[in-house]
Amino acid sequence: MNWRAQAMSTFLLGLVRLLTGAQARWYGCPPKAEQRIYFANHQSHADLVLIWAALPQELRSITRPIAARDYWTASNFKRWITTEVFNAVYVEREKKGDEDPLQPLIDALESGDSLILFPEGTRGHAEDPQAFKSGIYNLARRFPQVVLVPAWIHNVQRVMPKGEVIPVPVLCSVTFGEPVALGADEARADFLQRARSAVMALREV
Ligand SMILES: CCCCCCCCCCCCCCCC(=O)OC[C@@H](O)COP(=O)(O)O
Repeated sequence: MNWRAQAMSTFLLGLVRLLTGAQARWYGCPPKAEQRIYFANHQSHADLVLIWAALPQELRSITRPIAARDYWTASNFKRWITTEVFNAVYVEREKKGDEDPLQPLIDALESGDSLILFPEGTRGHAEDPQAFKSGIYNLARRFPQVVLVPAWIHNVQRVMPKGEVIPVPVLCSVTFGEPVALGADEARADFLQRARSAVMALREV
């Protein structure tokens, strides 16, 4: 990381701690240096910063957020913050030609990185997350050794909801749950539903 990216990272971590308290609750598993996919509900850009803030520093550099290419490359600043500060992996939300949209995620997992994925694919406004897209199922099939950790992000939509640019202070937390494993012959729809329920169940703990 160059000094500008380092400064931005420190600034955002500080800002999110100040605005939200950034409480991390490792409820179903501890932070651990094993290959993981963290998946969570998504309502605000600050969601990612909250998860980022929860990770011990040594895990942060090998844990890469998945960012929508269309949105996060739309300006130089967005591109810079996602690549230089967060080391994000871009994903195409629209399938183009024959290319597998998951290929960049597969490459990252093959090189040993962990991922942070928002399986709804977009920020939501409702209390309940939207249906999960199938990427997480395809990755779970292909990488059975990677540990899938659900997380519930509490309250962050009130800090910086979609469409807002000025954050307001509200106490927020992120709760990490027990890992979810794909069943040997579990159907796609069943798994996606179960993964979504695992995220929502953490709202109550
Ligand atoms: C209070 C702190 C404010 C922090 C702001 C800077 C945060 C930079 C975070 C980089 C986040 C990269 C991961 C985002 C995952 C993602 O790409 O989700 C899609 C949405 O994004 C945009 O799509 P949409 O919700 O459909 O507009």
